[in-house]
Amino acid sequence: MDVLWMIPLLLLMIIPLLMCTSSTFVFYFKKFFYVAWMMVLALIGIPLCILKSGGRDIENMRIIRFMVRHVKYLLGLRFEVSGWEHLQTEGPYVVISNHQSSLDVLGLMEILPDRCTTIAKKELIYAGTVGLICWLGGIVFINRKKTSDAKSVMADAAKTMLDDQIRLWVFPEGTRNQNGDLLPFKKGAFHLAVQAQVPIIPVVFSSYSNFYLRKEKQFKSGIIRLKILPKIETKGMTSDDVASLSDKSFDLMRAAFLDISDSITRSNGPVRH
Ligand SMILES: CCCCCC/C=C\CCCCCCCCCC(=O)SCCNC(=O)CCNC(=O)[C@H](O)C(C)(C)COP(=O)(O)OP(=O)(O)OC[C@H]1O[C@@H](n2cnc3c(N)ncnc32)[C@H](O)[C@@H]1OP(=O)(O)O
Ligand SMILES: CCCCCCCC/C=C\CCCCCCCC(=O)OC[C@@H](O)COP(=O)(O)O
Repeated sequence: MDVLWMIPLLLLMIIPLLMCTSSTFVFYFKKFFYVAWMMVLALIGIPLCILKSGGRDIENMRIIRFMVRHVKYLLGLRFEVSGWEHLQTEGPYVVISNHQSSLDVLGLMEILPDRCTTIAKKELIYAGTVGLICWLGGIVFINRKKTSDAKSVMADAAKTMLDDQIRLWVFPEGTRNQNGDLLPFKKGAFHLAVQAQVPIIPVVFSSYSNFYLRKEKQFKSGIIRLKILPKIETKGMTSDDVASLSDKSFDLMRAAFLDISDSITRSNGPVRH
């Protein structure tokens, strides 16, 4: 029994030591901590959501947003947000953003408007407590392997957006990407906005490469710039306009991504807390 009590004590001594001496250990520790902490937060959040709304309800996103907001501090991350005024748009709209890592959830929660939920791959629903709380938060799950299924879910979502006055956040790259640039956009988000005749609000996350390097196994402290761009109207557009709408959004977001990421890499100096 006495020996068992020594284990947490030993860990308490060894972990800080390793944190100071090995950046690879910091990388794995922060990643593990992030997933484990989100699972714990979701476990606490699930009964709160059920008590508040009785089940799946977009209003649960308020609880989730509130509960996730402090996680950035635990990972040594800070957000610099610009363009808040562009989110002050009445009624439903589609938010589109680039997607680098599951850490994007932190930025999403930093600026998530009221009555806004996201589109996610259906596999996420199996992620234990996180999957369940995503379902409770009204997240729309799509099967990326079956285009026809994904399209019909998105078409239903366009109708629900208008009926229930909700906003949807879509990652138009369709997958995580950290190649230092944006992947070509898939068309779903733009069909959604055109079908619902609602504006698109592009949001750009700066590159994570100044603090998070998967190959080099580095996860340092850092600043993430979040730039909210002016809305793009879709009133009067038809499916014929989807390709040009997508191209226009891509060009605007790519320019913003290179701009805010470059300025981080250039300044690359001390991290402000
Ligand atoms: C309390 C604490 C708790 C803590 C834990 C909880 C924390 C947080 C909870 C909340 C946060 C969750 C955040 C989750 C993030 C998850 C992010 C993701 O999962 S990203 C991956 C999934 N998302 C996407 O894939 C969206 C983008 N993809 C698309 O839009 C795609 O277009 C598609 C999936 C709809 C279809 O893709 P694909 O099969 O590859 O086909 P395409 O090439 O894109 O299109 C083929 C043709 O079809 C046309 N098209 C597409 N969509 C439509 C449509 N809706 N209607 C009509 N036509 C459509 C398209 O134009 C193509 O035709 P073409 O002629 O070539 O133009
Ligand atoms: C018991 C099951 C254990 C599962 C553990 C995984 C749980 C994840 C837990 C915590 C992280 C919290 C944030 C969750 C949301 C992140 C979603 C995400 O980023 O999904 C990836 C998806 O966009 C693109 O996927 P691909 O890169 O195409 O693939």
